[in-house]
Amino acid sequence: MRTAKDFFTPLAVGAPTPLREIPARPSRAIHFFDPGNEKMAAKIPAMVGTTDVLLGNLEDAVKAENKEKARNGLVKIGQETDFGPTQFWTRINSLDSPWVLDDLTTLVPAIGDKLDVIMVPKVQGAEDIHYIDRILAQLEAKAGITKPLQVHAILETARGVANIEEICAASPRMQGLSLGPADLAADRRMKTTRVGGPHPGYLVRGDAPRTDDGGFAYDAERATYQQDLYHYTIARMVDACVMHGIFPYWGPFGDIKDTVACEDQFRNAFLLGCVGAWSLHPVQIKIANRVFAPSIEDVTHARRVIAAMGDGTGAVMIDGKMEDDASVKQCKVQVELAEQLAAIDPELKDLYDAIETPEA
Ligand SMILES: CC(C)(COP(=O)(O)OP(=O)(O)OC[C@H]1O[C@@H](n2cnc3c(N)ncnc32)[C@H](O)[C@@H]1OP(=O)(O)O)[C@@H](O)C(=O)NCCC(=O)NCCSC(=O)C[C@](C)(O)C(=O)O
Ligand SMILES: [Mg+2]
Repeated sequence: MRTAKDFFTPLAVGAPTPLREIPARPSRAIHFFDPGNEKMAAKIPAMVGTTDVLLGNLEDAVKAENKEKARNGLVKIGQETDFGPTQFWTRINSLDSPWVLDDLTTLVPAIGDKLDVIMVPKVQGAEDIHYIDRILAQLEAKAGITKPLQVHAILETARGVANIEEICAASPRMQGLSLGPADLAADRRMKTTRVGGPHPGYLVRGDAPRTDDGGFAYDAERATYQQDLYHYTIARMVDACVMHGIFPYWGPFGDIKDTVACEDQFRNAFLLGCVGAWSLHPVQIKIANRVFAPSIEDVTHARRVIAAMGDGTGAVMIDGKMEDDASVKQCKVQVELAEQLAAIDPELKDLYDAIETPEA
């Protein structure tokens, strides 16, 4: 067991001191690209500033024969690109793959000073994070890296979900978790073949209407409501992340053309507490940027409640609704996020600045 005293001690002589707090940098969209795909890679420099995170993917969706090409492409992009305000992440291959050791030993010396976060897929338990933690410290020390690399785990196995708290707590490098719906569905033997999103068969049905003789018309037309297959997991992930001071994200939405349902999936995650989602295609960046920012209506209302509540204690009526110490805290969540986003997004800043100062 690593004691509290040792938790923030570097795991290799010469490695940077671990962070005590994970910075809350906006990351509404984590945009995935294949660094070995020349067409995609060529677009990356121009995408700086349009998305909060650019992530060079080395794992699934990169063909086995292209793993080396993707890794080398990522090094080139990392070395040649000025990322400005945009975070630069990578998703390495899984820990049981033949590629991951080369990923780590190539990327850290070559672009370890540029990378912010390393996403680790298919994390099963704390032991996976401990492995990554130590090897990153060794590589950082060897390469003379001064800023510790952060680690993001993808939740995509039943064991990973069962071990979620210990994964979050395994290292001060832990930055956040993403939900990986496709691998998770396969591992759980769920019967959906979609990458995220709902399923028409997973629903609740309204009650059957009464018949004149006091029975029920089971065959009558009845409204059905599709349910969210991942609701439990998102909620579990949000609690575990918040408890440990790290950040929860929805993962991918595979139906690229269905921008409407994508927006719904992202908004559900936002409402439940997630800070961002993945973008697989440029069209999804705008959706995430829009969804993971508080609306004008919410910021207007929140500012109004905060102004009316003075020192934040007591209870007041606004538009017929009770507001008190707890609701003012809910409002501060919205206003603080709006301020963070306005600091990096001039369009949002203009929108939020245009809100008239609310009357108490
Ligand atoms: C879906 C695909 C094949 C459609 O690619 P396409 O070329 O057929 O699409 P398009 O609409 O024709 O593309 C239009 C233009 O956008 C470009 N483009 C297209 N995508 C991107 C991109 N991401 N970044 C930058 N540029 C992009 C593309 O190159 C093209 O350029 P052009 O106009 O010059 O011809 C493609 O978008 C893609 O490969 N996206 C990334 C897929 C990916 O990373 N998958 C892995 C993450 S999901 C996952 O792993 C699951 C999880 C978590 O593990 C688990 O649930 O278990
Ligand atoms: Mg996966």
